[in-house]
Amino acid sequence: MVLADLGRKITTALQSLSRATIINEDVLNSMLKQICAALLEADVNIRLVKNLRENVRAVIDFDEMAGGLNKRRMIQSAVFKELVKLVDPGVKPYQPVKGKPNVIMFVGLQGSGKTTTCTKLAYHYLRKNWKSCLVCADTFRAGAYDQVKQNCTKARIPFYGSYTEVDPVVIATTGVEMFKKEGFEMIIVDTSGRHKQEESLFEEMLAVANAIKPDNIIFVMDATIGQACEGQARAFKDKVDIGSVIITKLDGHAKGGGALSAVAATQSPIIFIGTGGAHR
Ligand SMILES: Nc1nc2c(ncn2[C@@H]2O[C@H](COP(=O)(O)OP(=O)(O)OP(=O)(O)O)[C@@H](O)[C@H]2O)c(=O)[nH]1
Repeated sequence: MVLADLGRKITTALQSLSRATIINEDVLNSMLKQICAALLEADVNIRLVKNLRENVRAVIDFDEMAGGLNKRRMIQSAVFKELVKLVDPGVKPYQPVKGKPNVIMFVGLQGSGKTTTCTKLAYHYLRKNWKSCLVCADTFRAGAYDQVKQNCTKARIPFYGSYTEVDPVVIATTGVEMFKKEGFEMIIVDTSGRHKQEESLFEEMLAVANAIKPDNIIFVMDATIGQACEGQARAFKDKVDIGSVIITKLDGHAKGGGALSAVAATQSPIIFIGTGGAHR
C-alpha cells in the first residue's frame, strides 16, 4: 500500500540521523533528499515537496545551534511538523451528533467509490449503535440502486431509493424526510458520479444539496488518479460546501500522495481512507 511504502521510506530517511555520528548540513541534505524523493514517488505535488524542504531548512540553522541542543530531535520534529502540514488543512471535520439526524451527502467523480464508501460509513456507525441508513439519489448510473440494495441488505442497513423516479432531488428529499421522521441519526445520501465539465450534473448536485441541506458534504476521491484530482476537487468545492474528504483505493497504487495535494486545494480534512472494495 502506498502509504505504508511512503511511511517506510520516511522512517528509513529519519533513521539515517541516528546512524550519523555528527549531524551537519550534509546529513540533513541527504535525509531531506531521501524524504523528498519518496514523496515525489508517491505523486505528492512538487510545489508542496519543495515547500517542505525549504521550511525544514529554514528552521534548522547549524551555525546558530548551541552545542548541547539535540539536533536529531529538532530535525525530526521539523520534518514531522511539515509532513503533518501536508495533510492538515487546518479545518476541523464535521462531528456527527448522536441523538439527532445527521445528513451526510456524498459527491465525487464517476467510479470514485462513493456507493461503496457510503455503505462502509453507514456500517461504521451501525456498529457503534447509531441508527444509520442510506438514500440512493444516483439516478444516472444504471444499477446504482441495485448496488445500494445489495450492499445494504448484506450489511443490514435500511435504505431508500426508486426504480421509477428520475429526479434525484425528489428521491433525496423523500428519503431524508422519511428517515428523519423515523429517528435515524446517520442519514447518508449517495449521489451520481459527475465531472466538472458536465454542467447540468453539477447544477443537479447543487439542487440536491439545496433541497436536503446536508450537515456535511463528503467529497470522495479516487487516489489512483493522483494529482489530476486537484482541478476536480477545486471545482466541486466551488459549487458546493465540501466539509470533508474520503480518499479511496489507497490499496496497491503508487499515486496516493497526489491525493494529498488535492486535499490541500480543497482545505477539507480527510476523515477516512478506503483500502478495499465493499468488504473492507
Ligand atoms: N481497491 C479498491 N477498490 C475500491 C475502493 N472503493 C471502491 N472500490 C471499487 O471501485 C469501484 C467503483 O466503486 P463505486 O462505489 O461503485 O463507485 P461510485 O463512485 O459509486 O460510482 P458512480 O456511481 O458510477 O459514480 C467498485 O468496483 C468498488 O469495489 C477502495 O478503497 N479500494
